[in-house]
Amino acid sequence: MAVFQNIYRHGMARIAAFAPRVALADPKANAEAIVALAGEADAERAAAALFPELSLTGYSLDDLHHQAPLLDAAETAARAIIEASRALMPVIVVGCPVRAHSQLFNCALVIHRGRVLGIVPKTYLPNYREYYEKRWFAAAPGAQVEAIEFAGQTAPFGAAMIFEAEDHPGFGLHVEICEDLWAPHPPSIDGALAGATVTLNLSASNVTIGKARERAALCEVQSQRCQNAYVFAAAGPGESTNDLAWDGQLTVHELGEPLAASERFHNDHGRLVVDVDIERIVQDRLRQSTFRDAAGRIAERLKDWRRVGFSLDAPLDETLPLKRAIARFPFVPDDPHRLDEDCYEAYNIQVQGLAQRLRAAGIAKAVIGVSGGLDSTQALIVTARAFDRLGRDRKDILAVVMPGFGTGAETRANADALIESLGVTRREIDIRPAAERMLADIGHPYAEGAKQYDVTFENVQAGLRTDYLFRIANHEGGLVIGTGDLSELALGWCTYGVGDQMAHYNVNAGVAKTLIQHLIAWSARRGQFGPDASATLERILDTEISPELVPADAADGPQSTEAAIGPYALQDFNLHYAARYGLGPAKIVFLAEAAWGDAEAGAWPAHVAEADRRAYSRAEIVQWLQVFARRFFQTSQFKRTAMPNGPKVTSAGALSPRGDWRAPSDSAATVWTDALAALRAELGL
Ligand SMILES: NC(=O)c1ccc[n+]([C@@H]2O[C@H](COP(=O)([O-])OP(=O)(O)OC[C@H]3O[C@@H](n4cnc5c(N)ncnc54)[C@H](O)[C@@H]3O)[C@@H](O)[C@H]2O)c1
Ligand SMILES: Nc1ncnc2c1ncn2[C@@H]1O[C@H](COP(=O)(O)O)[C@@H](O)[C@H]1O
Ligand SMILES: N[C@@H](CCC(=O)O)C(=O)O
Ligand SMILES: O=P(O)(O)OP(=O)(O)O
Repeated sequence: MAVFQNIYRHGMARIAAFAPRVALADPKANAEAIVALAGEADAERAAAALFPELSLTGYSLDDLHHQAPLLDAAETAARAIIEASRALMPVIVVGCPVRAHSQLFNCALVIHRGRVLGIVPKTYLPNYREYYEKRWFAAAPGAQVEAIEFAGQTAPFGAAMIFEAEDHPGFGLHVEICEDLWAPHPPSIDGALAGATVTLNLSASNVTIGKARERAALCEVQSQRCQNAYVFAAAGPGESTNDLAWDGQLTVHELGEPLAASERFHNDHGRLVVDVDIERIVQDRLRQSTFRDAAGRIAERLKDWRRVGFSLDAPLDETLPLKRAIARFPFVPDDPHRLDEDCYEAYNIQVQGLAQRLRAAGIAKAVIGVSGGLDSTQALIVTARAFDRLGRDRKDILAVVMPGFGTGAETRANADALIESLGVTRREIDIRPAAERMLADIGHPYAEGAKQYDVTFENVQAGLRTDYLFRIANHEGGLVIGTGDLSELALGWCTYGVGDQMAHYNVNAGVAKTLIQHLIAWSARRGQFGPDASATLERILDTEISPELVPADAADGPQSTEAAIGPYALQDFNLHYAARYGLGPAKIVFLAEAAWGDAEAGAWPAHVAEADRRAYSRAEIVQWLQVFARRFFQTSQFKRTAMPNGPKVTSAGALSPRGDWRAPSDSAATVWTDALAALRAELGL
């Protein structure tokens, strides 16, 4: 069995990219540097090591490219790399000029364990402004052969090739060279459609102001468009500064997100090592019908692509922890620059959804149960903004406080303060007499004096609250605003039907609890509703999350939601990777450990208080994933299939059966729970 803390076990692969200090027109020296750096990649157990365009000779050689001794020396130097590669794990991809039938090509040599897996010529040769490549090189489409003799081997030759690890499913490399990425239809598009999950770009790309941004933008788009990992290595120090300059930019993007970037303008060799998630790429493509359709449209052409297999022999018996940052909160941006933008969008989506529904339904009032908890607070803020946007009086928002058996003084005071500061209309209905009557009517032991605070006792209260809200809405001409959030829906943490699961329109259904916390903090800290409201919002954020359905004295304090269903921080993490990417339990635990195992590591979103910046142990992560798996896959789908309308808010997912998540209400969770049981046994938990 492979070691648990090993990236290859979890469908990932380590990629190294280098921008060595090049020795112009000295292939032997360059080969020595490349072998040394490939050795570093081997020590890191990288699956691939990428070097820049023409890295064996230097890119900026101008007419020296046509010197026979130099071309001979490059081939000799390549032999040295091929020989050295026998002892190295990574696929080594280096730039080299290659002669084939009286033509010279600007190529990538793809080398693995003593074998030239293939030689890939550049497709688009730039011949404008500062570029003169057509003066020296022929382009890939001009190649007249499918294989050539090079460095003592017969090697496949051509641009339409994928290098596939036969023992690491999904790990398929495609190679393109610099300008190829600037073309309107880069070869990597077909490479991805043919099945490559990683594109390696050997680049020279001289630097000018804004070039780094331009390259990163292209790589980002390409990794999104091709649903791949896009690795880019630009030439660095040592290239000729006759008329140009070089910065050695190294980047890795995955599925449209920047994963890692190197220092630029270094004096010596530049390096970047990062883990790409092959499984996530494969899973994302499975979901994307357009990707499939695009491949289908050119299926005939793709059949001509050659697949060169190799054996990666990943060291599954070694401990290889993840080398990549995993965000703790997949629903919350931890980049402070994106914070305002994301919050602005989230609020506007919620507000826009409700405003449109109120307008279209011709309904003047909104009815909302306000508990002093997070969800009803967020829903009330959104409703107030929707009324502002429609130019309506906030007094037509009926905020109903409905104390029950577990309602605490603090949450109640917070609800009142919020209602006051937002200027909405307050109503109060004590649900206890009606609840006592219902409990007696159904023969519940509570009516006889027993302290039986079971699910029925809880749901009677949640049900009555909903009943009151709907009847007030009938009576007043209002719309009942739902408050239940995405995380609660995922876990089935709501009362079905005649309960908080139902509403006329639910503004929170697409917002995970961790994002709700973040949005409330954002509103509070921007002082959007004045200082009193901000102070109340801060207090609400500090309150223990509780349904407050059981008397506090019976529950030793307010009933804790997170003690029952797990920390929302972990459950939102689980939801993201299980629903959005369909990853299995072992992979989720592996990622969760990387994200949550060390409180000191990585960035925290600003609104998370110092005291709450905690770590979770492996045992805790597994325990709560077990709860998630059972609840999400087995016991809660029937609640989601009957959920009210409400907008999708984050691209990471929504759980409406008419939107982003369809599943049977009668399926089992056994494959997930069995996998977790096996994992527990393996990890000794
Ligand atoms: N937002 C909150 O914090 C909040 C609010 C209210 C309730 N809650 C919690 O939510 C829980 C609600 O309890 P619950 O889920 O047992 O009650 P529920 O009434 O919501 O759902 C259970 C009922 O659904 C039926 N059912 C079960 N599986 C079904 C399926 N596949 N198809 C159709 N029907 C099915 C069962 O007959 C059972 O009576 C409680 O633990 C309560 O504390 C939390
Ligand atoms: N005390 C309450 N007053 C008004 N509305 C309430 C109260 N408690 C709950 N609600 C409503 O029900 C949902 C779900 O409640 P949980 O506290 O999450 O169980 C809540 O958002 C309110 O709309
Ligand atoms: N157009 C590219 C690349 C040129 C090349 O292929 O080297 C650039 O601006 O950097
Ligand atoms: O539903 P609420 O408003 O009571 O929020 P929470 O469930 O976060 O306490």
